[in-house]
Amino acid sequence: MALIELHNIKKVYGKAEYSTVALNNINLCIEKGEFVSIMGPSGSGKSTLLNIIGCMDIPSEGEYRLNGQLINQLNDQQLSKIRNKTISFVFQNFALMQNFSVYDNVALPLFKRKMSAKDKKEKVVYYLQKLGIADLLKKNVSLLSGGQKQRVAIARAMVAETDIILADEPTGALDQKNGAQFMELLCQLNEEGKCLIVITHDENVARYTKRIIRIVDGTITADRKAEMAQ
Ligand SMILES: Nc1ncnc2c1ncn2[C@@H]1O[C@H](COP(=O)(O)OP(=O)(O)OP(=O)(O)O)[C@@H](O)[C@H]1O
Repeated sequence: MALIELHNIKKVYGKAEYSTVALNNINLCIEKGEFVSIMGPSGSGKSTLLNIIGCMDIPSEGEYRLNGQLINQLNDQQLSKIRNKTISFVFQNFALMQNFSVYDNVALPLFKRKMSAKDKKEKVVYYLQKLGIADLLKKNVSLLSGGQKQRVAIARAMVAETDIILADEPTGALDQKNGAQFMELLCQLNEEGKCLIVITHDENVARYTKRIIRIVDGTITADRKAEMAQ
């Protein structure tokens, strides 16, 4: 059983003459511990696919199984529960809570978990240390650089300790050096066994991943394992 299984997935936005077919006939299996990039032109359906994989949206047709569980017919509450347990997100714009501290942002996924405040703090500090930003703990995230913000975003994803991390253009707002450092971090996480799926338009970013899926007009046109994994 694959971790992620998509069978004949179709996604249509809108109705009748105003409808857009964003994904069509998507068949895809992703195993535990894979490091995948999704590439394709603007409007090709990359974010739609990531949103479906991340249980943020459901397909119009087809079957999505995550860890063997059929996702299609779940309600918002059930989807949110699965997301919380299984999936973390990292976005191009970092999606941090502005004017909150680094600590508050990173601790966010632990909010609903049954843990003592002490255990929560230890976990947050552990990951901040791992990323070399423990000294920023109390700092307001609005005052951080782009590279620091993306480290906070990845710390938040790590704290959740989910099997899957999804990233939508995570290096888009970073300069080359910070982008490369960020991809090195993702490589480390993959070595630790995380399944990572990254949307990117940047071949240099895709080069860090071990499998490249290309989408054009909502359809997968290529899916190949990289010969030279980073
Ligand atoms: N909420 C929505 N309502 C209507 N149409 C949408 C919606 N979201 C996406 N679309 C359409 O679906 C298609 C796929 O969009 P999607 O955002 O998945 O592409 P993308 O490859 O991620 O693009 P980009 O690289 O520009 O972010 C596009 O034609 C887009 O206009």
